[in-house]
Amino acid sequence: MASFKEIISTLPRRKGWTDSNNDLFLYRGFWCYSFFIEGVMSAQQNFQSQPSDIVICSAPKTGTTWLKSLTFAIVTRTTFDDSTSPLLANLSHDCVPFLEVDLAHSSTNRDPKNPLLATHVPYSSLPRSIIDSSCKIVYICRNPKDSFVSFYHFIARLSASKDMKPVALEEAFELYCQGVSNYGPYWDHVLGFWKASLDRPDKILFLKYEEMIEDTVLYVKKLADFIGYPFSSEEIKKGSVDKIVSMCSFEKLSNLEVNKSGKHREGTPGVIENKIYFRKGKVGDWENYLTPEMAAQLDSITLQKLNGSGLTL
Ligand SMILES: Nc1ncnc2c1ncn2[C@@H]1O[C@H](COP(=O)(O)OS(=O)(=O)O)[C@@H](OP(=O)(O)O)[C@H]1O
Repeated sequence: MASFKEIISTLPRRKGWTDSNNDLFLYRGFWCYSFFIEGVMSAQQNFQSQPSDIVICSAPKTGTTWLKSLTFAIVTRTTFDDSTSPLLANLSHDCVPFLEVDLAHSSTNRDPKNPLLATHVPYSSLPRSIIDSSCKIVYICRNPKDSFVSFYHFIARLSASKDMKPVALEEAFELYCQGVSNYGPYWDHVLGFWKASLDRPDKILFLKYEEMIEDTVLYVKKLADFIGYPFSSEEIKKGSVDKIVSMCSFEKLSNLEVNKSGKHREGTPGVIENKIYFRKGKVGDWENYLTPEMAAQLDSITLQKLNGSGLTL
């Protein structure tokens, strides 16, 4: 049987968003770096989901770090509070295992007390056991213009820390519009989960970054209800929801020492400075980077892609 590497070497490929020779490959309709595709293939073969699992799904740069923090704080709130939470000393990515990296080869190396896992895998390529089991999926999406700008800055900051050069913003924009971004096309990623959430509303909660920023308290309650960890009226009276919202706010998390000077995956080639996951955390920052023409181009792609779906971004 061909190895994962052999299969990947036969896939269509495009240059990635930096000057390094780290290409993006087209696997089952989405573009991805080979390291992650190997993880996806392996997870498809090996990962066994439990009914108690809560799977946090997202395309990159749509609010993953935040959603992981909120969900982790919700499920661990009877063990920790806002002065003892592991989130004060750990990046949320280190509190929630990542399917295609941490759980790709085995689902047995999990903390039995932690039902959370996260992935960027599109709905159509999730391991069968996640689709078939009664576990819950929470998906977050974000306006494509902000998502692109966030992505570009992430790659630029990552490149600076790894002695690589990012492609110019205009080149990255063209690639993004063509769907060539890690786990892209972005619109297909969102639509896959959107359609599945309409078919299976009890299984998939579909969230938007902008709506969560607008009324975080409301969405934290919704999220807690959906994943089976509802807040009691007593907890609400005691301010438990507000404390979680405040602890997981951009201002609070980005100013923690661990997120200013700590590193994710330290000691591995995939090491990333935690601070790169925090930039502005704002809605509408695209206005500072995209020309009116670029914005109109992205809006038009979004309209065309989402046409008839009932979804707006
Ligand atoms: N707590 C909190 N609240 C609100 N927003 C936050 C928070 N933490 C991170 N961010 C912003 O999310 C953007 C990064 O996206 P992701 O977390 O999805 O990145 S990743 O996929 O996990 O690499 C990136 O957005 P931009 O600031 O627009 O670049 C982060 O700043």
